[in-house]
Amino acid sequence: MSARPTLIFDFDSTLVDFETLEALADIALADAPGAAETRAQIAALTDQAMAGELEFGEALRRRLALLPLTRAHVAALAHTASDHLTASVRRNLNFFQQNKGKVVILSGGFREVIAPVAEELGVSPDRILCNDVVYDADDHVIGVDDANPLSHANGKPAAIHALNLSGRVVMIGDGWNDAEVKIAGAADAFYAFTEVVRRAPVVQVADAEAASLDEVLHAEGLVGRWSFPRSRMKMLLLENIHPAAVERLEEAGYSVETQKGALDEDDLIAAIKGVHVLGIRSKTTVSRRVLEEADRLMAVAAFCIGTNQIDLDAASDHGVAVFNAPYSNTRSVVELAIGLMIVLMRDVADKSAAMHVGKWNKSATGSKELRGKTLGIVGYGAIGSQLSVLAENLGMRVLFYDLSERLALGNARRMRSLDALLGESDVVTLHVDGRKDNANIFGAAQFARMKEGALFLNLSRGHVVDVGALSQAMGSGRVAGAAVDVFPEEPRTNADPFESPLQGLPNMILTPHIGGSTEEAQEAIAEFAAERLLGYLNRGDTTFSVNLPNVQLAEVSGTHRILHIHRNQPGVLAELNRALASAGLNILGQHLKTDERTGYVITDVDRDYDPEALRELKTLPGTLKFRTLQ
Ligand SMILES: NC(=O)C1=CN([C@@H]2O[C@H](COP(=O)(O)OP(=O)(O)OC[C@H]3O[C@@H](n4cnc5c(N)ncnc54)[C@H](O)[C@@H]3O)[C@@H](O)[C@H]2O)C=CC1
Ligand SMILES: O=C(O)CCC(=O)C(=O)O
Repeated sequence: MSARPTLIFDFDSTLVDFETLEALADIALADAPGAAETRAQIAALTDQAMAGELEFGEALRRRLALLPLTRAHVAALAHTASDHLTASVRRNLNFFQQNKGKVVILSGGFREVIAPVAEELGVSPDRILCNDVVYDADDHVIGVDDANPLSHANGKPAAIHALNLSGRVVMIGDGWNDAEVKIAGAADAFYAFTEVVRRAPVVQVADAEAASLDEVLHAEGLVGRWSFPRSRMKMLLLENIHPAAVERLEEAGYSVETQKGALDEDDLIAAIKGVHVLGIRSKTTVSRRVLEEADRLMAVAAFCIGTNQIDLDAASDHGVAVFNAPYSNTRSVVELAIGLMIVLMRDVADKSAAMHVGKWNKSATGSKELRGKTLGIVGYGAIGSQLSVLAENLGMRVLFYDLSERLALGNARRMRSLDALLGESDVVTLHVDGRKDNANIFGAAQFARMKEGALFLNLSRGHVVDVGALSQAMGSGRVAGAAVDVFPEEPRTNADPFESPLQGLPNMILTPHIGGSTEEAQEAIAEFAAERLLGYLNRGDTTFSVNLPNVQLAEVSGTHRILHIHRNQPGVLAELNRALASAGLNILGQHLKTDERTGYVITDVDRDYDPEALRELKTLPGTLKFRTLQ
């Protein structure tokens, strides 16, 4: 491996997330009259200096002159400075500890404030180049040491030159005076550090922009906390996903972009280039074509229950993990179904509509209680079975029909066939999943088998019901009322029009696919799906993946983790282990889990190896995806 570079770090807005003089202004001025104005003047001077519009030494003196600073104020800031490490610096503390001899702190700021931070990072005092505050006999700040080059223009390059460093020198900072180090030839490279503040003129002259320290370490071939900088991992969340997900993913260091509506196939193909993680709800179709065109995609999260909109086989064929949130909106769907049943039984929707056009229609004819009626649930999964419990509590008798063996809850009775359920139910409600085979499972024949005057609900998927047949069954009176939440064709956004043969029918409640649309459910989904994604990206954990073998994994700690997704074909594990052995890797732990289509091998190895040695693993026959974590 080549020799490690010396990394020169600016302090303000780089190692820490504050600007010293602004932070001192906050402390010294507190609630003093005119504090806000003085603070704004100080911030403006800082910005001018950092953008290269005002000479650094002059900016420093003018800012100091605006503040009634004392030794106590400086000590107060020094006391809390280490709590303000920039997030990417904090997560790379090990890097600092392991590279003590290769780190220098270079700042126009004050030694008293920098010293505790340097101590936390393990940087020795002789590697701090900065200003010293000068106090008068009463401990008032009267300036900085004029003899120090760092209190003047171009002080930073001069200070670096004086160190006579050998080898590659890399400057990292947010300000113009950091850029000057490279411009003056005192560093071989300059990274504009933009995690705290992004100054366009500085970015323009930099060799590269670094949104985090991880990016610098990655670019310089150094081993940091993450093998790949998370800020370079792009996540695209469509369909108005709850902000809690964005917050969680951004907090974990990823770059997140959001869009309110769904995208059609062509637009998605264009948008998915360079995207590592795609987040959708029910209206975005992720087809094989989309997955073939995706060049970086690692995972898709359905921020909902249904995953029929995703070609799961194609996702597996590309080694793309798919997750959903299987229980977070269950209760919301169940509560809506109960509400709709009551509203249908009492013809509330039509009576309310009549009132709005001035018609008073007080009558008990045809209105009934739920109590004592028979509910037929088709699809007794998470939603169907929860509905069963609540319906029994309302005094209903529950029948259910499911393709799979399901535990009957309470007094619910399993029916041997759908027809048997239809012949006995006063209300039929669909809660099957959206698999392709379920297309039109409910048509003219099924409506004909329902009891005369029964009610019908569909909150599952639109393609499950022949809506033309439902419309006819309503017209003939076979079905007395229906509530439909899901449709074969749904608008992609709220701005798009909606059309259906079900529009305008009496006692027909249409809702815009809102079964799972409660604030509670959306927030819970956001949190759950975001955690699944983070578990997969950060640990390789596939728990709850709907298409890859599920493996629950602990954090990577003190080791490197090699993740290998492959087609389930004979001999891959043997080949993989042969390649690991020939690369001289010491295996500390290994898991293999397969399903019919895919194999997933997780290997924890000793950190001490040449990353080049892993190249062969990417080309093993059957490999679908390969990545490492540390
Ligand atoms: N309207 C909305 O906003 C929402 C709709 N949904 C839909 O509800 C569906 C069900 O959700 P969960 O209960 O959580 O899913 P689940 O997977 O727990 O249950 C589905 C059940 O349906 C059964 N099933 C599938 N096809 C069947 C068939 N042809 N006949 C009889 N049984 C069949 C399955 O064996 C399973 O037990 C989701 O897949 C989704 O499409 C889910 C949430 C919100
Ligand atoms: O509102 C949504 O995001 C879709 C809800 C849904 O249908 C589901 O969770 O499967």
